[in-house]
Amino acid sequence: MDKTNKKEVWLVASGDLRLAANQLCWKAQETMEAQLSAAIERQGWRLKRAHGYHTEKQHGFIDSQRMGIDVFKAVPPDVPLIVAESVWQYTHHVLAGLTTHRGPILTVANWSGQWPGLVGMLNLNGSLTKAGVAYSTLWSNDFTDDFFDQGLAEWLEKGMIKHDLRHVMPFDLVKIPKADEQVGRSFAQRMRRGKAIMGVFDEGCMGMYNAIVPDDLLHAIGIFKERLSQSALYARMRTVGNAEAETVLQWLLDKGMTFNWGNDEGTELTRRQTLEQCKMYVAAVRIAAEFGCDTIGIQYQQGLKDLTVASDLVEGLLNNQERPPVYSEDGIEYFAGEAIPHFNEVDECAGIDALVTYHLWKELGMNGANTLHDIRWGEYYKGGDIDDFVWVFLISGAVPAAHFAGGYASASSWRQSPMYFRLGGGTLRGISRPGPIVWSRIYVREGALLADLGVGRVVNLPEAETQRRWQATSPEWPIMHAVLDGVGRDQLMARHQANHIHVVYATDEPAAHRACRIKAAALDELGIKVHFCGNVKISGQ
Ligand SMILES: C[C@H](O)[C@@H](O)[C@@H](O)C(=O)CO
Repeated sequence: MDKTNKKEVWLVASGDLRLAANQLCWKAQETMEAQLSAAIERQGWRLKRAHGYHTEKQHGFIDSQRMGIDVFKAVPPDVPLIVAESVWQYTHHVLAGLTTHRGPILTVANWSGQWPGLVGMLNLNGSLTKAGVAYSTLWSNDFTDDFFDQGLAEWLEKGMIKHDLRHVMPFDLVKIPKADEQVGRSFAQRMRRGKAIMGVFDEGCMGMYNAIVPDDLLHAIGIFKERLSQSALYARMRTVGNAEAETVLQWLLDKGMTFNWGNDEGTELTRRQTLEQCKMYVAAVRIAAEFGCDTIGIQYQQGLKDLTVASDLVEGLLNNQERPPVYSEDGIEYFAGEAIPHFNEVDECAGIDALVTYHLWKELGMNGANTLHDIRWGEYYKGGDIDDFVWVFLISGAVPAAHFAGGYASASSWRQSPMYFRLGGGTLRGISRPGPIVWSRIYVREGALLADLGVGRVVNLPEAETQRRWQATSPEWPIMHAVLDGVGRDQLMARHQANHIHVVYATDEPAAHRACRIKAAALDELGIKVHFCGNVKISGQ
């Protein structure tokens, strides 16, 4: 591949929309680009940046869709192009340009947990897949390893990279036990017939194109969007009294949850911020009930971020069956004893998964508390009975307390980072307990819904290692130490179509495999194209 005979690879870097995040994370991007550039030079090519460092803004990211479109006007359409990411980025900044780029595209991230660069690249990958844009993808610790060098050489020569995807098995090609198939199909038929409402508080969070499911695809599986506004949520928060917020907070304190309160609104979590989050929780439940929603998603990070505290504590509470009661104005408890499955960052693919999983798990006699996590990073770990690649699954704020060994008593709330969340608000943070899990991801490709499913386990790492992983990433967010059965690091990265991965616990290992098979049958019955990934015991043996 050398369409211009100049042996020149162009580079664009997409960033956040929030200036503070772009400024703080710029250093990491610079370091990564220098390493990447050296790797490309070793192969006899040179890297050319399509946009420069902005002295006034003090960073060199594309920080808006407008800027992205303008930058792409100067990129010759046939040149090889790298999108390099070491930070969380908004895909729509570069999506427009990439949809018309004719030359080979490579997305690259550095294998670092410092900032969510891998997360940003995975979002971009899922979005490009949904948009039907061809691309290849690579990642590296320091851009000197063989895996990266060989992948880069392949891309420079052929314009594409073929990754090892032998861990993927289409559901169509396998036979699961009849009894499991019946349970899954019967559940799905009832679900589709019963229909469900997905409450969407402002669609399209942070340019996550992959997270928007076209209505017609949802209708085909029996789910219908209720388009709700974050303004209405904010207005409703203002009708919740202080006494009601205090009651919610007291409930959490009584359960043993701790709050890392300080006094400085700009950098610390304050009691006032937590009470505002309690009001948001009550308002969200009331709106969900009044619109008859079966699941809701609050995007928060654009819009509400300029008005009020983070939504994370709210989201974690909603996803748990045991949560502070919320009553109608005339005293009837809404959704008594039930979770209200919530999809973080209005990731509607995760919303489908949250809804299906919550109800299916309950039908199978298991706790349906589920959540998405970011695929943030990971490292090999050897010690005790663990000799595996252990992922750092981390989500930007909250998981259901049922995922922690001690429930609410082992949960704490920390202030969200000021660079992303100026007005503060706390997280629902803890360490996910060890145990078998089923993981999944629903995504859109070629105008259809697909799902990847596998099994794994959450492991207990020594306290020092947990702290090391937290310090290397975002210590204010909840963490899960996950091992995926039969799916290597590079296999997951090559295949996965989103920044998020969905997880739910099973009571024991055989139950995880059985539930994974049943869920696959249910999704297949809904018309979703399913693939098993890794070592799922397909035949039940
Ligand atoms: C706070 C950031 O914007 C995060 O939300 C981002 O890193 C993500 O988690 C994206 O899934």
